[in-house]
Amino acid sequence: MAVRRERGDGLPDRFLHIQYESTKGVEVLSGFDQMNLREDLIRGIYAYGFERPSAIQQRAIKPIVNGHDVIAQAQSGTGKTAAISIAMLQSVDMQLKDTQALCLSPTRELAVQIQKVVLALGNYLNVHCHACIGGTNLGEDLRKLHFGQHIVSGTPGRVLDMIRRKTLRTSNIKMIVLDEADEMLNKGFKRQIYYIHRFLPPNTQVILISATMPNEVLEITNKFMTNPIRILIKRDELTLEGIKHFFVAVECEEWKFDTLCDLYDSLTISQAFIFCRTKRKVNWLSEKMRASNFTVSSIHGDMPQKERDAIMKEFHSGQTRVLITTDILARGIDVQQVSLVINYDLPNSRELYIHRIGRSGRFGRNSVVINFVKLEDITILRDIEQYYSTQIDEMPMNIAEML
Ligand SMILES: Nc1ncnc2c1ncn2[C@@H]1O[C@H](COP(=O)(O)OP(=O)(O)OP(=O)(O)O)[C@@H](O)[C@H]1O
Repeated sequence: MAVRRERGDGLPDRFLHIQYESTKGVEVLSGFDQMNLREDLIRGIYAYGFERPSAIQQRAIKPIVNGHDVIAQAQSGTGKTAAISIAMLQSVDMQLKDTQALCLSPTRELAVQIQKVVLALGNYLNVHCHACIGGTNLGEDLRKLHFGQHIVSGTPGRVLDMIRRKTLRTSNIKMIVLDEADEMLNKGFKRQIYYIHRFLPPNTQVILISATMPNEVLEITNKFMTNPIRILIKRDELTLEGIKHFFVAVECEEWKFDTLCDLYDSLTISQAFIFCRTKRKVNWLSEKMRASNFTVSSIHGDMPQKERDAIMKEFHSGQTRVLITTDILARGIDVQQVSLVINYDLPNSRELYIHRIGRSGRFGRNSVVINFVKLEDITILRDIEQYYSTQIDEMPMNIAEML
């Protein structure tokens, strides 16, 4: 199938202006029952509360199940994780107790979340799905993998380790999914991903998914994908209508804290993420908030995994309402009740802005994003606004009414 590829204005940096569009002929199936899925899988999907497939599910599940390489992009929180979970569950042979689908994610929290979705949707299929992530007991991985897991959801380092030890057998893997693919193919993970890919059988199907697919990533996909089907959206359609963006101008860094304290009364009515740029800042801010008698929790990558698990559990259950974090939680994490995101510091890329704000407004819910902007950062905000053709206004006085 041909991919329509419109070139931009022919400037020397023309690659930046390439507009990718979806592969022609991608079917749109408006019901799960039109997808030829296993009966017990459909049962699991309905039991989980899904009635109709979302736009990305309508388009992406079928080509994946049919064995195509697929690059799938859709707005944050519109059901990409669920789409790949359903496709993996449909594609594995439950009689064969060996790993057949491998899903890789950039963070441990995300890998665990995907495992949980797979197990929930596959509730009636007797599926074995293991989360193979760093920071956990090796013995547990060895035992679980030795027993046999149809699907493995993991982070690259631990997965590679398990493959090298031959504990994670790759001979029956037929599908590799890179969730948050643009991050996975970024500097930090790229080498590990290529290593893992080399251990997989030839012709292993490759699936890339993310809300953001920068052109640099699309350009390298031909190295390891065969005639991929592309389901892509234009960047001016990437921001969600239900999310309202605002900014608060602060003259200097010190003002941010007072602004946050002023906002805190409105914060407590919902669940919220507060994003800072560094782990140190997360520690500093949470200590300062606590010293001022505000209840907050915090998480970053230097904390022991057990503590990270406990904090996530509390946040998921609604026990804690405000979570201060680095970009470790910027991608993929799904907490439906989050209706507010505060960028205490602006993110350091346009892509991260989309992912951070997407922690709220899950599956069409309304939410608010507030950006704290120092005067020298205003151009960064304007750039984001322009790039995504969206509007970021100054925060109104009646913000509490919007939450
Ligand atoms: N068809 C559906 N019907 C109802 N709810 C759905 C459906 N598909 C997904 N959801 C719910 O919507 C929320 C977001 O889904 P999911 O996490 O799959 O989105 P995503 O696109 O992967 O998000 P992100 O871009 O943040 O990774 C989840 O709580 C999920 O259970």
